[in-house]
This record gives sequence, structure tokens and C-alpha cells, in this order.
Amino acid sequence: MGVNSGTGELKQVLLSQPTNVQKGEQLNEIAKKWEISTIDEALVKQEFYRLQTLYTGLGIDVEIATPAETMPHAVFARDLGGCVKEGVILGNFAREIRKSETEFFHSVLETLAIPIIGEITGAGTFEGGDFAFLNEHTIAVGLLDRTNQEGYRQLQEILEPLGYRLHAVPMNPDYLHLDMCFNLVTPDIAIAYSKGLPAPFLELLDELGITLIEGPESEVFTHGYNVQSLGNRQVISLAQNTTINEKMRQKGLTVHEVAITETLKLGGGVHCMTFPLQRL
Ligand SMILES: NC(=[NH2+])NCCC[C@H](N)C(=O)O
Repeated sequence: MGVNSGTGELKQVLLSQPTNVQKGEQLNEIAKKWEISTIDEALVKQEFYRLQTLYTGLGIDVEIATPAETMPHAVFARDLGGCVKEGVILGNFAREIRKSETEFFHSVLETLAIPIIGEITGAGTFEGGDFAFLNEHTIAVGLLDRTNQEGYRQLQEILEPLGYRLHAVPMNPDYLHLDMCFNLVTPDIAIAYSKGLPAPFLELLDELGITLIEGPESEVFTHGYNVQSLGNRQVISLAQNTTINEKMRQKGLTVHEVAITETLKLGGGVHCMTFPLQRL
């Protein structure tokens, strides 16, 4: 079980069914241009089903969580925490409306017999959208709108004794999470809004031999960088993001397109919706 990289072959994921999406509040700058009460829940459900079907069709096992109606943002299961090969580190949501998700996902993971190796607590906040493997031993942690210094410190306390090296990536909070700006798609290629990434992080990527497929700031807001790596040079990406999809194909990647537009209005995409449970 477990996840030992960001680009190993994806075998099992956790998705969380959308519920009551209009009852939330818009929590981030990316989502704020849409009035939440106008979001079409039936369409969001259809899109969820589309993603689920795509995963299943690709031979990836999908576990489905069914959150309570009080958890309109739980559809972004990624944010529950981080998964390494030893088990899951549960996060601590920064926004009040998402706090109850931790207990919910805790029980879901227990039911699935997934070990929980730590939890961020107290003044520390950490959301899984900020957690990115760079290689088997190196993990980048975004410090934007949701994960704070104390959350990062607690993560170090949990992961460094296990042999992981962590790197903080402070960025503009308007971009919400690291996974809105940066995603590794093969062991040595990432897609990124590079102008938004801090210089020490760009240097680290260079040292690790990771090259970038780059794009403009506007693609942060169209969820262009929020792709899901499947391993074996394959990714799931949004059908409408033709420019970034073409750039990935030019690098020899196989891009599986999914038609998701309505869910994006809540400020998350395919990567945010997917919590990887197992990669080989
Ligand atoms: N990993 C992500 N980028 N998640 C997006 C989360 C969006 C959600 N509406 C929130 O603001 O919390």
C-alpha cells in the first residue's frame, strides 16, 4: 500500500462524492468569480461520475467516500492530507467550513485499513493540495493560503525521522495551493507556472534534474496545471486546456482528457479531487 512518489503507477485512489455544493461559501480567489448558488450540482455530480469512470476504465481502483451534507468542499479529497509509503498524514484544514472533513476522512481511511502515521494539530494548518513528491525522498510543501509555518514544522517532525527531506515553497496566496501551480508529470518533467515559483524552489528542481513545461499565470485560474499524473508518462487533464495538453503531448506524454467545467467553479480540478492511496 501507500504512495512512494508523485509519478509511480497509480493503482488506487480515494474520491469523495460531491454533496450540497451550493451550500458552501467561495473560499478562494480562483473560485470567487462565480456565485456559489448558481453552481449546477447535477452537473458537478455528472463530472464526478465521469472522472470515476475514467479511472475505472484505466484499471485504477476507486474508493468512494460519501461525506455529510455539511461538507460541500469534501469533493476535493486531495486536501485531507498527504500519503507516503508508510501511510497518511492527516491535515488540519485552514477554513472553518472544511474542519469537520478531517474526522470524516479519518474514519474513511480507518475503514479502508490505511495506516495513519500522523496528524497536524493545534495552530498548525496543512492541506493536501500543498503536498508534492519531487522524488522518493523529497517532498515540496506549498505555503500559500492554507498550509502555515507551524503546519510545515509539524510535517517535518513527522516525516524527517522517516528519511524524507521537506522543502517549503512560499507563494502568492491567491493561487490557493501548490497543486494549482505545479505538478510533476514524470520523474523529470513538471508542468508549472514557473514565474510564480520562488527562486530557491526553481534551483532545487534544477538540481533534481526536473525540467518544466511552462505556461502563463492565467492557466492557474483555468486549472491548467492541476493535472493528475498516472505514472508511465500518462496524465489526466481537462479537455478544454488544449494548449497545456498539446505541450505535454509534444513531450511524449499520453493525455487522457476529461470534460469537467462546473466543478472548477468551486476552485478545484482533477488533481484536487483525487487522493492517491496506492502507487507502485
Ligand atoms: N487541492 C486543491 N487545490 N483544492 C482545491 C480546494 C477548493 C475548495 N473549494 C477550497 O477552497 O478549499
